[in-house]
Amino acid sequence: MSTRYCVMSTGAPVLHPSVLNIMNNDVFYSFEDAYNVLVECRDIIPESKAVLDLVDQRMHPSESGKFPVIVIEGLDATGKTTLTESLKKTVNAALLKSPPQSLAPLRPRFDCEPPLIRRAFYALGNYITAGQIARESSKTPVIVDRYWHSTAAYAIATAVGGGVGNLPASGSEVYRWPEDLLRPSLVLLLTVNPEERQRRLRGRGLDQTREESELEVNHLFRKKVEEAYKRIEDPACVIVDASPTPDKVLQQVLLLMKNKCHL
Ligand SMILES: Nc1ncnc2c1ncn2[C@@H]1O[C@H](COP(=O)(O)OP(=O)(O)O)[C@@H](O)[C@H]1O
Ligand SMILES: Nc1ccn([C@H]2C[C@H](O)[C@@H](COP(=O)(O)OP(=O)(O)O)O2)c(=O)n1
Repeated sequence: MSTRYCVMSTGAPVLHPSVLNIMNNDVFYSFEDAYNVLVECRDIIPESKAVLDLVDQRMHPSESGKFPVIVIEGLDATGKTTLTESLKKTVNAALLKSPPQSLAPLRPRFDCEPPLIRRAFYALGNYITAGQIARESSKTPVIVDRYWHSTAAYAIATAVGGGVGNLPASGSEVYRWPEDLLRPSLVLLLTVNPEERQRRLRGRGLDQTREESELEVNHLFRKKVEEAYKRIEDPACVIVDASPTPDKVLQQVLLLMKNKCHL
């Protein structure tokens, strides 16, 4: 007796299969979930202990101080460093970054690890920075170079295979802000077109051939990161066209800060 099978067409699944494991494998939504990953790693990655020690010493803020907290986000070479340095001088602000300086020597070690461990490292970096934000924002306005949006957007874009169409739809749970992480007053996403980004990367001295081949390979990835940035909610980011001159970008951002944070 032979069995006969037939092939039938069916509707597309609601979620791309690569999306199913993002929560708590690529993106962590609480301090405890990220912390427990590094606790489990202590024996195989001795540097985990150093990260946990720094995390244990952090402040536990529930909210920021009375001054506004402005986060600057964007792809590499969109002008974050240039803008944050100018903002620091212009509004007399404290300048912080995530991951914080204290984690810089440990970063290369975790960048070589699989996503679960690497993402837990960056997630904990945000909690250390949150402690610094709480302290500084009781004294002055605070500017933060990358924070939660970067952690989530890069992780989601890496985890999701294929193109932008495979990203979870806007409103999906994967884009929600962790309940226990200090929320900034304003998040600005710097965007520039790919040609201008390429010029800026070149200006920064990257070898042109390598840089161009990387851009080619990473074209899809960069589109996914930018789209994921835009879908993260509460706080959502305000998009800033960062193509004009540094001074014009600064003026545009100062105006936004005045309107949205009364600064
Ligand atoms: N508005 C701008 N117009 C032209 N070049 C810029 C502008 N902002 C930054 N740059 C240049 O682009 C490069 C990348 O800027 P940088 O601030 O280091 O970006 P990021 O911190 O986002 O990686 C630097 O060489 C910088 O001088
Ligand atoms: N808060 C942060 C900051 C960076 N990351 C990750 C996301 C990307 O893999 C890299 C991007 O860092 P990159 O070295 O390009 O950043 P810079 O713009 O040079 O500061 O780090 C993160 O997950 N969370």
